[in-house]
Amino acid sequence: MSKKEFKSGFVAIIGRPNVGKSTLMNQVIGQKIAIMSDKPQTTRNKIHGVYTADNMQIVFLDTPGIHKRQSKLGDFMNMTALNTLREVEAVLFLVDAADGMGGGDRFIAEQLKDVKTPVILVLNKIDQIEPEALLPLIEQYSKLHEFAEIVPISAKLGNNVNTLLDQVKKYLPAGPQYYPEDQITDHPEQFVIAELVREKILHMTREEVPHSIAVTIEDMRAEKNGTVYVSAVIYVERDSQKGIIIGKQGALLKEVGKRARQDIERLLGSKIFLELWVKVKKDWRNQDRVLRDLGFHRDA
Ligand SMILES: Nc1nc2c(ncn2[C@@H]2O[C@H](COP(=O)(O)OP(=O)(O)OP(=O)(O)O)[C@@H](O)[C@H]2O)c(=O)[nH]1
Repeated sequence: MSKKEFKSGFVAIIGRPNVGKSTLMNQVIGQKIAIMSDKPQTTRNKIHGVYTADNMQIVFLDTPGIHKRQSKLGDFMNMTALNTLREVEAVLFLVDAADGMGGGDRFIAEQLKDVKTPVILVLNKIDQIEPEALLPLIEQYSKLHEFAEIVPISAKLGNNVNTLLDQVKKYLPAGPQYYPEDQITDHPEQFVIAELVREKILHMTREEVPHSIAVTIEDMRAEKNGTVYVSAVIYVERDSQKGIIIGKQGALLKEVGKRARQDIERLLGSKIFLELWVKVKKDWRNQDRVLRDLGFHRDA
């Protein structure tokens, strides 16, 4: 069985209201859409959906600062949104081909000038235009920005959506499957956080700690000052492993926490207070129910 390298990454979707962002997500992800609970301020970036295939996973981020119109044009795209666009692997900029280019599109393109991330222009609703209109439209939009790719689609009918996914894949690095394949959850971001903590531990302990450690998020809530409090438990099988992970005077665990927190803050766009606990759970690997409780997913 030849298994190609797994690729994964975060991709932001931007575009003015009504261009078809939700329709595209539904077309790509269908019933498997993972919607984050609508708690305002838990995180600034909502996860729009997670697409999982045999060899890739794309986590689509909603960047509210961009496509939710606010009172002033100046607030239209805030710094958080811009920072998100800098952190993701690629940006999907959706426009409405039937509507044509408008001020909203130009404004977004203007903000993109400071962003080095590859931007894929997605010309949506092509089912509503004459084929001859496509080329002039592409030419017109090309002047707005140096797009990495331009892909015409119909999100509603599904035309060319697979091509779009292929294009996105080009910009994804090798990476882990952040989410279980069929997971439909109110808190998809918890899996990412757990995975990031796990990754840091494995990185810092090398061979001393087996890959079988598991991380669960026990508590996650937004504090009044906007900081998100996260409490995570790291499960190991032996006392000796617990000792290694904690390190001398807690030094290693502290460093794991620091590195994980930095990554989580970048991904979620919120200040994070991360508390880590290490617990020994003997032979949990062999207990299926415990496995499921831990939200652990086996590699396919
Ligand atoms: N004909 C046609 N209509 C589409 C297409 N994609 C989306 N629409 C329609 O456009 C309207 C807006 O689509 P949404 O997916 O809600 O747009 P959105 O960008 O998520 O909108 P906001 O939530 O306001 O940001 C809906 O009526 C869709 O049915 C398409 O490819 N072709």
